[in-house]
Amino acid sequence: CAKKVKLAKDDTNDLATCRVLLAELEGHQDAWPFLSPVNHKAVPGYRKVIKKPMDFSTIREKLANNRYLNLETFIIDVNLVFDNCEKFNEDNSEIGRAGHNMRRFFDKRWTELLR
Ligand SMILES: Cn1cc(C(=O)NCCCNC(=O)c2ccc(F)cc2)ccc1=O
Repeated sequence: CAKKVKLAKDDTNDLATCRVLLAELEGHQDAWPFLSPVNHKAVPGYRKVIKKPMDFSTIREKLANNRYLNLETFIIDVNLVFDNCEKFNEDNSEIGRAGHNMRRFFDKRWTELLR
């Protein structure tokens, strides 16, 4: 077939990689604050402060409906979960610490998978 542009990234396995990473995030012991959308009726101020809510179940839904162009757009949504968490929660709180732990775990895993 025609010679591929050398600079094009090979995104053939991106979907499988996203599924593996998401399953590992969901299985982490500190995932509980992020498994479903924050209930803004139960969490005062959340809707006002967090402009783009995101959680693992929404990411799973988007993945199932082929809403991610590639690994990069998936990673952007995962990082949105952790950035929202840092914005809304004290570092020294149960949910704040869970967010830092999950971000550290995610950064380690996707660099391992991509290296
Ligand atoms: C990310 N974030 C979450 C909350 C929050 O209050 N989230 C409710 C967690 C309640 N969910 C559970 O306790 C749970 C869920 C699944 C499971 F398997 C076991 C326990 C508040 C601010 C914020 O920024």
